Amino acid sequence: MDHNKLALPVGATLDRFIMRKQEDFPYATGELSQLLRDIALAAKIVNREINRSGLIDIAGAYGNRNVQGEDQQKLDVIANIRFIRALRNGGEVCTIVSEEDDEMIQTGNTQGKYIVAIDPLDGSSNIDVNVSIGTIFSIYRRMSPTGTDGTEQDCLQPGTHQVAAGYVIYGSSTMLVYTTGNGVNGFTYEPSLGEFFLSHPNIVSPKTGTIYSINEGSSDSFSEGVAEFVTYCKQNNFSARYIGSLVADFHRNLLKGGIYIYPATKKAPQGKLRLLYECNTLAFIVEQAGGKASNGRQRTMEIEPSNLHERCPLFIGSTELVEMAEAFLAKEQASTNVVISSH
Ligand SMILES: O=P(O)(O)OC[C@H]1O[C@](O)(COP(=O)(O)O)[C@@H](O)[C@@H]1O
Ligand SMILES: [Mg+2]
Ligand SMILES: [Mg+2]
Repeated sequence: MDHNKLALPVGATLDRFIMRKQEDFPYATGELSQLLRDIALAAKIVNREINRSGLIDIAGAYGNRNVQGEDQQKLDVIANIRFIRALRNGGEVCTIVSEEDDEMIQTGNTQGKYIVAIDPLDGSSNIDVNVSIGTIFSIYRRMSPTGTDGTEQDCLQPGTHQVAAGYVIYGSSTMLVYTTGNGVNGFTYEPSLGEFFLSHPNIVSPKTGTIYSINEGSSDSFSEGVAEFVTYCKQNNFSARYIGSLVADFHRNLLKGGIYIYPATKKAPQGKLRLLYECNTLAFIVEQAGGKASNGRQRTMEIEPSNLHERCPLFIGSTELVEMAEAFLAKEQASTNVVISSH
């Protein structure tokens, strides 16, 4: 192994990093590298829109509801258009699944080998109040032959089939964090140079932590196990941190240690977050950083998707905390089984 080729210094550009990583795969053809560049380009454009969103009339609702029944914000639509255009023009992607579109989007690139599942703008409720928001994306290799449009089966692959996953966080600084199954790296955007620079090489998430992130506004409808875990956190002086943008809550906990939970609630029996372009994506990243992700019982990435916009509960973050939360849920399940069997 040529050790000089190993680690790139902090400050290396994203482009050089992608090229360097591609050399690790002798049979790599450069298409995935190009796709990552296409996503980075769209992120730069969306970042510009977000940074000046208070100045120009892109605040507020767009006037449509998406397939989730949510009021689309103008920036949801703008980000969706920008990413779809970059993926279509890049030529590597045959089919896109987007939070903002009911159906699969066929790009017309029938020779494209990749499928992208994307949440173009995450944290929509925080758009107009200058709080960190993000973009979340997963990349899969198609299973169907090239020369045709991608199929629903191509889009409904389990998270374990991801070839890459990442997010952009538009916060006090803009960062791109991603994995191709070889560790997790973070890049910070330098707007005056228009470049992403390696700032967080080989992110490793602490095995435990004292931060818990859950919307306690829904605590009345938490299950017994979730409620007991939250009580445990409070009794052990954990800090409650909830921004309301999944990407931002996840990113903080990834770096500092902690757990983010969006459980099943009476209002959202399957939770709120989407398996294909929120849960699976962050699950791949957290596992590559040494953390864990489940729906409280099953490893998120092993869940077989059955529809494009399916939701699932999410317990994600430091391994010891996720396992502790799972233990509380298992205890709840056991006591439920006792009650059932005694009747
Ligand atoms: O307001 P709630 O119910 O706590 O939900 C907040 C969660 O919903 C989301 O906004 C859902 O994502 P979108 O904004 O992409 O629809 C997450 O970012 C966030 O963690
Ligand atoms: Mg989202
Ligand atoms: Mg969204």
